[in-house]
Amino acid sequence: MSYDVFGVGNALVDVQAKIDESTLNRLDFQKGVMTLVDDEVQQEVLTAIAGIDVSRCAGGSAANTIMGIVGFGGTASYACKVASDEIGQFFLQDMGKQGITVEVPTTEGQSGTCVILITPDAERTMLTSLGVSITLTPEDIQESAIRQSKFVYVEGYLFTQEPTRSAALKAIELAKKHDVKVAFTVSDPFLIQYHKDEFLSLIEGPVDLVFCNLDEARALTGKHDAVDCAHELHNHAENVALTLGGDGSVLMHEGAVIPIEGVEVSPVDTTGAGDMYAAGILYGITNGLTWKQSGRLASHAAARVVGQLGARLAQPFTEAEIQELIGD
Ligand SMILES: Nc1ncnc2c1ncn2[C@@H]1O[C@H](COP(=O)(O)OP(=O)(O)OP(=O)(O)O)[C@@H](O)[C@H]1O
Ligand SMILES: O=C(O)C[C@@H](O)[C@H](O)C(=O)CO
Repeated sequence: MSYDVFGVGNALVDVQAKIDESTLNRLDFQKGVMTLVDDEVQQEVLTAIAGIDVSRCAGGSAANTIMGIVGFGGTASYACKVASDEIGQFFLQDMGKQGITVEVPTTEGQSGTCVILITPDAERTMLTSLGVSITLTPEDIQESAIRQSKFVYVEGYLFTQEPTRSAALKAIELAKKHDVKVAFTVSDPFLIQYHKDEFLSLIEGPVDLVFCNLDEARALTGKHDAVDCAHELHNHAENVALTLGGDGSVLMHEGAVIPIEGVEVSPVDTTGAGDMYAAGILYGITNGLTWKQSGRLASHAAARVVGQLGARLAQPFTEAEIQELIGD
């Protein structure tokens, strides 16, 4: 089996709940970002929102991107770690329904979860209990699958601890060994505080395509203007995808700035916008689309995710829609 993309990342089951501002204030977590919590805190939050309708689905940043790629008609594999508990079984089944098999064996313990609190302004505040997700090791990275992939996609979240950091580095090393391209997402601005030097050396080194949003690009480059940030990153990385929320994105490829317009939508929930954007780009460039066409597809898909609840497209794109979107 060959793959467009081999992803490596956390395995989380997302628990999504729409809450009001006052409930979020009471819970007192930093709005709009991801906070790592232990399972005890996670359970307290779930108790605090008991009575509110929640929905569950397989999630995690790179997992969302992998599901997006397959949703467009691409092929992908995913390396991550879940436990053999109910949450882990749910994760594997949900991925399996979309044709994504996780080859990594399950382990003892508790699977990871992410409680996503969505406020009426469409902002998402995430509380992540990583569980056994943080036990993914370099031995879990399958060389044979990487060898048969066009791209390896690694999420920055893996760099927060060992052994996931080593697992990510192993995937990158194997990609380079087999001439497979490497894409990397910075994942969250908070990571740059701790991992700026390592991320910069990856971008200057093995990474062929870097994804980041404007906050992350500013923190990495020290520049302010989006195009300046993109140029600075492109001095080191062959390809750059810099996302600008509702204002669209900027791609850098072969020295050229490729601006991609945002698509207007009434925002419902921004969860997974960046993940779906990455899915559009990776699907596009591994399936013969130009960077501009890939950008258009990514922008439309990310906007569709923002206009609905959850990181997974409730209404996937048809082949005809994709053709129409990418234009000439
Ligand atoms: N309000 C919006 N309206 C339309 N498109 C949007 C909106 N917000 C985000 N997008 C689309 O999603 C892409 C990614 O958004 P953003 O720059 O916020 O990344 P991000 O911070 O990684 O997202 P997130 O972490 O919320 O998934 C944008 O480039 C754009 O195409
Ligand atoms: O960043 C987001 O908006 C969503 C995902 O990246 C997130 O990691 C998730 O789905 C949590 O499981």
